[in-house]
Amino acid sequence: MPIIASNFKTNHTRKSTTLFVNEVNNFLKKNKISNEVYIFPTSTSLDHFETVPNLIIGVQNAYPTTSGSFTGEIGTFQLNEFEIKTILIGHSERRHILGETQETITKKYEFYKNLGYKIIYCIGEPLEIKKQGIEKTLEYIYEQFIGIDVNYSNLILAYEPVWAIGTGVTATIDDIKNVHNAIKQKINKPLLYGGSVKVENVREICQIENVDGALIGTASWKVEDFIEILENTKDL
Ligand SMILES: O=C(CO)COP(=O)(O)O
Repeated sequence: MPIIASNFKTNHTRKSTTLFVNEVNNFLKKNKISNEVYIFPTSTSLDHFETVPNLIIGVQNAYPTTSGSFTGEIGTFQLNEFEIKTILIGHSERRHILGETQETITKKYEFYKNLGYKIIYCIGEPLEIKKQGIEKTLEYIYEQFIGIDVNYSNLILAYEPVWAIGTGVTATIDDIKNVHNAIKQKINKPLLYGGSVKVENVREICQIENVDGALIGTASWKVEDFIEILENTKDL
């Protein structure tokens, strides 16, 4: 049964997030779907959601602190208000747009690991690396594991090639297979694929060997589409 996750990025409001979560929750309940489903809303839309146990609300980012003086950031004091225990770390947009270094990411990872958070840890190569072939790609990806305890029991990995994120260009089945097989040989953790996953291709992608689910941005933001994605994968 694949794990399906929606990353809202900088989309939705508090109001529309509540409607979205409630609708997904009702769908899962009504259809008795027990797949693990994650939703990562914006920090401003966190709330007390009543959900079935397999619908988990996580945070897209947080600072490795309880509270303090870190302008623009949130810590566990804010997350605890909503019993958030799941976090995305290492997303390529945080690495490449927001300038997070491997060192910053490692600190965040250690902090949230020590608190027992479920961590969805993202890795993936940019286009110029992909063009250099599979060996260079894997080399680049393995560098993103430096300082990361890959034996952590509450870890899910997400392979998201940067060139496939938000571009409409999905990696080919072979691209996904090659990278997933190689990572799985080294690290035996659930491994999601992300990067232009859509209603039309989610089922095929989730059936690839060593793909344990999908982390979806753009195609998950309309609740009808996200529900269709869940519908298309529920029996896998
Ligand atoms: O970054 C992603 C999920 O975290 C993928 O984004 P898209 O589905 O928009 O390509």
